[in-house]
Amino acid sequence: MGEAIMRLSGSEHADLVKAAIAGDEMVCSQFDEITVASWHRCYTGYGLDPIDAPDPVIIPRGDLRERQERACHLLEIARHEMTSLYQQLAGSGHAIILTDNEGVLLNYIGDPMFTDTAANVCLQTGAVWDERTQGTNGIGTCVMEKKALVVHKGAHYLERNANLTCAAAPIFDPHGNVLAILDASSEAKLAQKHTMVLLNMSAQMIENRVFFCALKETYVFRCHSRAEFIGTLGEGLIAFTPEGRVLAANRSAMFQMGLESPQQIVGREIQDLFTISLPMLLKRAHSQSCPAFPIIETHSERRFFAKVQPPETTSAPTPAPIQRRAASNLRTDACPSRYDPFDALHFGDPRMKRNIETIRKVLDRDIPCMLFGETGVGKDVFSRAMHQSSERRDKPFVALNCASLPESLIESELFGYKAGAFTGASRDGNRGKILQADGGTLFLDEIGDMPIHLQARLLRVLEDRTVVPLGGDKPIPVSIQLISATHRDVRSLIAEGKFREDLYYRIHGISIQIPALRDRADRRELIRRIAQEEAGENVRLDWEPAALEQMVAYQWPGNLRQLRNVLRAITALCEDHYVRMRDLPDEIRHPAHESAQDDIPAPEFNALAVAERDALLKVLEGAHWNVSLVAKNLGLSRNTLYRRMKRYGINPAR
Ligand SMILES: Nc1ncnc2c1ncn2[C@@H]1O[C@H](COP(=O)(O)OP(=O)(O)OP(=O)(O)O)[C@@H](O)[C@H]1O
Repeated sequence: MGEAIMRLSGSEHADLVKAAIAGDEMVCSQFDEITVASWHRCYTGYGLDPIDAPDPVIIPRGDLRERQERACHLLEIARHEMTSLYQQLAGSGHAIILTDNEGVLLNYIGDPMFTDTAANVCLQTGAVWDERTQGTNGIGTCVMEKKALVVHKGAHYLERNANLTCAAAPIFDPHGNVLAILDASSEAKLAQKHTMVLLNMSAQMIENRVFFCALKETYVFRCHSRAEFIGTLGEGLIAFTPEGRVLAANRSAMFQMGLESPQQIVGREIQDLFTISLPMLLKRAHSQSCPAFPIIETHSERRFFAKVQPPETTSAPTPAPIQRRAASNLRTDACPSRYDPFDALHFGDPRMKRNIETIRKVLDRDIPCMLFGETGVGKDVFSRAMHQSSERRDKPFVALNCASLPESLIESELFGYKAGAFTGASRDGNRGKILQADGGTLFLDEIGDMPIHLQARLLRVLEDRTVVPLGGDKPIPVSIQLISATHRDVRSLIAEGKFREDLYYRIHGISIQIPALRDRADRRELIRRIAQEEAGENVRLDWEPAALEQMVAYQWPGNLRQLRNVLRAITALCEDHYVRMRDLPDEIRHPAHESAQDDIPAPEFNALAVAERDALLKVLEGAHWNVSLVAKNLGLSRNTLYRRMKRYGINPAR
């Protein structure tokens, strides 16, 4: 909005405003249309005087508390984003503000540098910053315009606000209504160009999280024209019922589909919007690995990639595994009959096979399970397969990633809270993940990141089989199958005093080490199967042998997650459904290899090295990873064997 305008004296400012309102072209050309339109509203609509305006308004405490309680979920979600935005702008004299849709400040995180100015202009929780009270300003004008904007310096209608710069972005609810405004304000002289970009991203992040929270009991169709953008900020989200009726859509979905409002598709059948049947969508939603699949939007005939997320806590209809099928015999039927959820997890790798045999023996015996493995090996996918194979399959599977939530939120998310337990708590309270999982499975991912003071509470829940929500006094009985996962070395965390030893023993009744992809004997088959899945059901994908070998020999530091992403790109790029060497990304065609002999096999030895590595893995497997025994059988010293294992990137099993 209006370029840096000199700070004017009170009467000069008033003259400028009045001239713009009178239609003075010279003056109007200094400001954009939004500013001039807002000035008109302030002058003629609200009868505000730019100089002699009424005092700022602060609502009574009780009223503020009520508004905060009404917006408690939003405040919880936004707190994390506001803090991280504040950190990104740290030291730049900004305040990050969240208001409701009437411009009332609900939360404020301010740089101490800005405190005096903020106090002078009454930027504080409970203050009303709508246009009627404060004239043209970031928050109030954003409420009116429903779009992101900056009100800088003299573009403020009231002279008392003309030393501020305010960037504001609306946060929409899933039905397209303005729910809140996120604002970053500072003294005008400290304005920064990139504030708006960061602010917009944070607003969208909050909006998407609000969407998922509000619609977690429905199916969510996630789409983007580029597969790798699914799961990012720009993904389109469309919520629909099990019958296929569209309930809501986010801003990106509307943008990508060229819609003005979600109402244009609400109530319609999702299968009318895209070329896919409802049974196929539901099947995709419950498929174990849920890769993005290509799909055409009916109206524009544009191609998108999509994933479907099933309801979070309701029990799922029988999901479909990765189809075990010959590529030449592709099935397109929608509802497979009975299946084994573990089937999709391996294609003959002995460690995975043994893992699954072990798990089958302990399923439904109330034994907590701990999954270890590098990032992306499929711990989450494994835990879901465990749930689907257990007697608890018709009850909820509830996951919580302890690393993705700020410490302050983990407690209320996990243990829940009673109504009014703390300022900002919802009126209805929150059951918390443990109680949501009652009768089913609770998956605690990245448990190594759980704050130590909460570890004691979790231990008590596991020992007593009851939960006491925050602010509650009565223990509530609960029955959960606990699965925890981490890629961290919990023993080191214990040694550093970051993880309780007693909890560790309590949660790892049985431990499963999911092998890294580079250690798996079935990676050739995995590559083929996942590639076929990514290519779609109606094509037959083939490989140039050298290209497949190169993929097999690669070290895959990001494991199955990386493999799937790479295959998604390759299958989209290759011609005639034939993957050639030239289609592989550079890092796979020319993997960086260090010179030391202890490093991974050099590419020129790939085939041989891979064969030797596989043979070594097989022997180690056969000896249940007893390194001394294997060394003896091979006539090697233990040290030589360890060196060779290191050279081939084989980690000793736990
Ligand atoms: N058995 C499998 N078959 C096909 N793809 C799989 C399989 N297991 C995992 N994947 C793919 O790898 C991705 C990562 O899996 P998952 O989230 O389960 O890994 P993780 O070990 O839990 O990762 P992190 O430690 O980072 O949370 C999945 O989204 C899926 O695309």
